[in-house]
Amino acid sequence: MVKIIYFGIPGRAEVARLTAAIGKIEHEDKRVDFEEWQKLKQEGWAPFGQLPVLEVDGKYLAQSAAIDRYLAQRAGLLPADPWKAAQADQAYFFCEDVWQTLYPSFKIKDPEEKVKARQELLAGALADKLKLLSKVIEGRAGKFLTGDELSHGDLAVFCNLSTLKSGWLDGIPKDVLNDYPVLKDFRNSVAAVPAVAAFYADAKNNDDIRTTGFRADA
Ligand SMILES: N[C@@H](CCC(=O)N[C@@H](CS)C(=O)NCC(=O)O)C(=O)O
Repeated sequence: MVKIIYFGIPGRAEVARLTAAIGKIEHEDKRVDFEEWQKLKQEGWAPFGQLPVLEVDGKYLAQSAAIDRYLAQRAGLLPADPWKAAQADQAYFFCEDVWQTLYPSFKIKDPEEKVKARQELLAGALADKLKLLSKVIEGRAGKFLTGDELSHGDLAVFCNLSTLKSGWLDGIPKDVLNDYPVLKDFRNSVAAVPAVAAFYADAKNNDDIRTTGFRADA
């Protein structure tokens, strides 16, 4: 039994939750609110004082990438071939680069300024990143990034694009992927994987962000 500890949003824990579900890894999806976290943080078990943390047999693992790769290996979603694993990783880590372009906008307090900043990103730095991601996905080895087998890289791209189009980020429209047909089709093909679709059909894995962003487009 492992425990995925994070806040009640998809954020940096969604790949882990999805991976555990797909791999039928017995787990607890422990969601804490920010106030509770302020107290838990003082207990000192989170290796770097942040979430997500994965608890495994009384030990604690931090860093979402480490958690996701560990669970992916247990779930059979980490390609055994080193080159394929590296290809999955390059897409996985590029998702972080995509978010890096957006993070400064989270700190903008004025709602109108925030929307304006994100619209500018959507026409500039974010667009550049999404175009690059499209190109890599267009050149993929098969149905998914490394061939016809699903990997942690596919799940990371899926989760990040789904969050982007969820309407959760003021200034980023729900139809954002219409300008990126390769990303839109790819996201839909991951959403249609039976185990992924089953995960989001389960009421306990649904909330506003997931309902509007993570399912296959109608
Ligand atoms: N590089 C880390 C970043 C972790 C991180 O930024 N966690 C944030 C939430 S996404 C957090 O715990 N914030 C609350 C805090 O720092 O106390 C990872 O990928 O896990």
